Amino acid sequence: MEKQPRILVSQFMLKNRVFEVTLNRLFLTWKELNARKKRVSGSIHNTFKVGFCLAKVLHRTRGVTSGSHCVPVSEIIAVQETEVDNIQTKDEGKWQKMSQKTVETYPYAFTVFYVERARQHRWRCGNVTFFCSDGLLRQQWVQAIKEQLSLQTCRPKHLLVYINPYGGKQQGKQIYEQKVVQLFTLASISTDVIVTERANHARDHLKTEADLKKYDGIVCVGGDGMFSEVIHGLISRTQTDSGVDQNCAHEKLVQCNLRVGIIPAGSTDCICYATIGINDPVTSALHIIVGDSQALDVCSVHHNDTFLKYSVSLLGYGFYGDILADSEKKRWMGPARYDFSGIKTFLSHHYYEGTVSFQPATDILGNPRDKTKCRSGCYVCQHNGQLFSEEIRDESVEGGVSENEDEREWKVVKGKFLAINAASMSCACPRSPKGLSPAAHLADGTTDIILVRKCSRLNFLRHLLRHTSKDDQFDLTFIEVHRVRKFKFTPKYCESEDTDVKDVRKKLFSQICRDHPACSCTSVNSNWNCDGEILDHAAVEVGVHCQLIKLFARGIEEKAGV
Ligand SMILES: Nc1ncnc2c1ncn2[C@@H]1O[C@H](COP(=O)(O)OP(=O)(O)OP(=O)(O)O)[C@@H](O)[C@H]1O
Ligand SMILES: CCCCCCCCCCCCC/C=C/[C@@H](O)[C@H](CO)NC(=O)CCCCC
Ligand SMILES: [Ca+2]
Repeated sequence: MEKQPRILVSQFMLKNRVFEVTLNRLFLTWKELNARKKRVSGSIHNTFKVGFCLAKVLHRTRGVTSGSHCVPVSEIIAVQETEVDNIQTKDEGKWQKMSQKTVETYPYAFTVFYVERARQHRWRCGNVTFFCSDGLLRQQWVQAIKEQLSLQTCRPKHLLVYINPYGGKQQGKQIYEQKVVQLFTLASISTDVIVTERANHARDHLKTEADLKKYDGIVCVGGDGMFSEVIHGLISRTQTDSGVDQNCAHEKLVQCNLRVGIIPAGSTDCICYATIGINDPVTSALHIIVGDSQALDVCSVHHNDTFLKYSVSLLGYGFYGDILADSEKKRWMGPARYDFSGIKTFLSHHYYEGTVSFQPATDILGNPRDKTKCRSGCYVCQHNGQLFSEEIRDESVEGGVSENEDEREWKVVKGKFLAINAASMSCACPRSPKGLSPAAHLADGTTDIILVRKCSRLNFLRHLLRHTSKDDQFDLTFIEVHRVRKFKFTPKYCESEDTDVKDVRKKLFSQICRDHPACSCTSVNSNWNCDGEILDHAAVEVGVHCQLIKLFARGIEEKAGV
């Protein structure tokens, strides 16, 4: 194959006007030429420097200026030769057929598909078709763009896809087939698709069966519960393959190499929302195609040195645990079950007694009350991630737990709580676009513990309502928030060995009625809501594993686009 020049500059017809089109290593740009210059010709420059400066100028103006467009090569999805006969082009919102004369004069065309930013962090697949009179010129351009795409080595070529047909509104299969398949095909991504047949099908398949060497990533079509299944399978598999015992709470876990993409089709879709900015299947598919990568913290949850679960979003005891326990019985209601159980749980106003112990993360950047938000390329995550990996290196030199970690002070908070929430990320979702902990970070190695002490219904409502407005939900006397790397919770009414929450319930029934005389209370302990799954134990020990997994995402982009 002939080697392509480092910069291509040619003139092409587009919407019956002449454009100068430039391709270099970083950008594809097209700019309308003055009416005076309307003569379509092809020219090849070898001066990379000139092209780079042009791209920089255009990039500053991002995307579109009047008659001028710029697309980063990293956001080109595909290029195809296009049949000119019968082609229609869109000009100022109207579809227009190419005139016979234009078709005869410019019979060669190619179409470039690229990422277009729409409102509220949505991405769409835009396209532009260039026409010319020279077949060789078209061939050269298509080849050059394909070559540039082949240099985008972070892009996945072969994916393993799991679809939960029963998540959210039970639309997983349709969403994948109608909105994602054609984009993957366009981007030449091949897939092996598994539609799950039971809960934990995807987890078990990943844990023991899947030939992971074949794939560049995993995609799950579903909600937070489905994502949780997939990462459980992937993390367990990685630890088993590396000889790491997940039951040991203090063991350092091995990072997972395969990235996971989420095509949202669930009820809350909080992980997708908090890592991309929107729960939109097309946007997620495009982030997968361009090969984005976003590291994510993972909490491990243990009970008496037995591994229970991993969590990446919310670990919630009390309010969110009770909502989940109630809503599981109403799965048939779809996403509305959370509203129903939410109101019911709010009205029941249960509090739970226990002790929370934690080591505040003091040596890191950021705190849960600051106004910085975790955004694409977050400096706090980079800095704290670096700090964390340096500490791990120190530990391995000394052989075991570092002195620093042992010396860190444990704080103990005892009391009656309406809710104990640990948010390892903001937990932003359509219900609360700023989330449970708006300043939490995706990959800083910490989780934010939010303690909601017993208070009046009215005060609790004030706290909840602030999740949906600009007001600070932590600025209330009964709320405490701490950024931590580890914490423990011990319920007042302790579970003994081999005793689960239901037995404790029975044993302490008389106590319950004394504590909550006005309600039909049935439980002295709550349940932990672990990313939408109920845990079997109330007493837990939690540790954050900094950047344990990676997603096909880039964090929320600063500007929402046009
Ligand atoms: N084929 C299946 N049949 C029944 N349950 C399944 C199947 N596949 C997966 N599941 C389970 O369905 C549960 C819910 O799935 P999912 O997370 O996709 O939807 P959701 O709960 O409605 O959304 P969210 O988690 O965002 O609130 C998961 O815990 C998963 O283990
Ligand atoms: C009176 C108005 C009050 C409005 C209050 C809004 C506060 C909403 C905060 C929402 C926080 C969601 C945290 C995410 C949890 C997910 O890991 C989990 C699995 O999908 N979802 C739920 O547990 C489902 C949790 C459902 C909560 C309603
Ligand atoms: Ca975090």
